[in-house]
Order: sequence, then C-alpha cells, then structure tokens
Amino acid sequence: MTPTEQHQANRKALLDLIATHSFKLGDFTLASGQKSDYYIDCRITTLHAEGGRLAGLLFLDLIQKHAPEAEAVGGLTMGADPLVTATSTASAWALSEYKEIAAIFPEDAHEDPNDPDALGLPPNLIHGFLVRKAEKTHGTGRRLEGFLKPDAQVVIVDDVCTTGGSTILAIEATRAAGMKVAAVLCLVDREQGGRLHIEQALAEIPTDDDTEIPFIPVFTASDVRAAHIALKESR
Ligand SMILES: O=P(O)(O)OC[C@H]1O[C@H](OP(=O)(O)OP(=O)(O)O)[C@H](O)[C@@H]1O
Ligand SMILES: O=C(O)c1cc(=O)[nH]c(=O)[nH]1
Repeated sequence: MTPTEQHQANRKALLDLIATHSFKLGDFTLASGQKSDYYIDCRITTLHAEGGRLAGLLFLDLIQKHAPEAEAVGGLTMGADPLVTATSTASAWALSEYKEIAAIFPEDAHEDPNDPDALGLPPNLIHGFLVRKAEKTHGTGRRLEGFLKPDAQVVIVDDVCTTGGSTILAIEATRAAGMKVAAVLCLVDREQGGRLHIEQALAEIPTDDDTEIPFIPVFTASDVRAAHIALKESR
C-alpha cells in the first residue's frame, strides 16, 4: 500500500468508528448552549484503542503536510486530550520505525527525490500540550500544561467544532503563552459556522511570510451521518 492509500484506508476506518461509536440521535445541549437533535461524542472514538491510533496517524500525516516545522500539538482540555497524546505518540513511533529501518539500510537514510529507496529525513518528534479552561490557582498556576517554548510553531487540535469558540480559546491561550500557531486541525466540523469563525480568527494573526494559517477539518458532521446510515443499512 502506498502512503496515500494507507492514509485513505485509515480515514475510512476512523470515520466508521466515529459513525459506529460516537454518533448519537436525541436531545442535546451543546457547549455553546445551542440545542441539537444529534451529538458526536468523539471522546468514545479517540479513547478507543484503535480509534486513538488512527486519529494519531491521520493528524500526524496532516501536520507533516501542512505544518512541517511544528514542534508540538495542543488543544483545549478535554476534547483535545486524547488527540494530543495520540498524535505525539504517533510521531515517536514514526521516528523509532525510521531509526529501525535506517539501522538495517543505512545507505537509504537520506533525502533524494530521484532515489525510490530513499527514506527521506527522520520525522520530527511532535510533543504535546494541553490548555486548561481556567488557570490553576495552585501548584505552577499554569494555563498550558506540557510543551512550552517561546516562538515554537505548534498545531492546535480539537475533536469537534460547532461555533469554534473552544478552538479559538485554545488559539488565544497558545499565542498568549508566546507560541506560533502554524495550523489548526479538527476531527469533526459540525458545519454550524465554526469554520468561518476560526478562519476569521486565524486571518487576524500576522505570519512571518504573510501566508494563511490553515484550518483543516478531517470530517464533517454530514460525513459522519452518511457513514452512520450506510453502516446501519449494511447490517
Ligand atoms: O465549537 P464549540 O461551540 O466551542 O463546541 C465544540 C467543543 O465542545 C466540546 O467540548 P465541551 O465544551 O463539551 O467540553 P469537554 O471537551 O471538556 O467535554 C468539544 O470537545 C469542543 O471542544
Ligand atoms: O457543540 C458541542 O458542544 C459538541 C457537539 C458535538 O457533536 N460533540 C461534542 O463533543 N460537542
């Protein structure tokens, strides 16, 4: 399987897990206070062993593509917690796998687009940090826990985006701590305006080379609903 085929297979497997375990119909109140007749409880999937592995691999692929200089991934507790850990762990496994292969084939451990056997450069470790909803009033009193490095490029993640308010809080706290947001990833966009709010917030952040900071939702709520229906019909 090529890396692209593997990425697509991981995407499909993760979508099916979300559609099976996380999609619920009923009466729900959302974080924003809005009412909804459905809820996507992503934590069930991101805390599922295989769901966490797949989410980590997919987020790592997206970070390598859209924010290759990123040193860390972080987000607002607690929707982001399993995603942050899964992504940082996936990066450590990727590096350890690279080192194992490079030890066996040291002549391939280089970057050369003309050499089909070239392993490329070793993948970066992506560390993790979590943003508290409120600063701790004891201990270290920190708002951000884990990785913290002034001017480091980091990627913000969230499991669900409805109004985008939670993701924007994480972006603001991360910037207030002195780090640079290089991209924003979200597992499921509910298509209720959050995308626009996040993109507007990102557009206001000055970047060194005037490029736009990307917001990348992996799935939409419509994808999840369609997969839920398809899986139900196939049973
Ligand atoms: O786009 P928004 O309108 O901000 O809504 C999305 C947020 O809602 C959920 O978190 P919740 O506030 O339920 O808290 P939890 O993650 O601590 O459970 C979810 O994990 C997102 O972070
Ligand atoms: O907006 C929210 O609070 C929300 C919606 C949803 O589908 N899932 C979730 O975890 N939070």
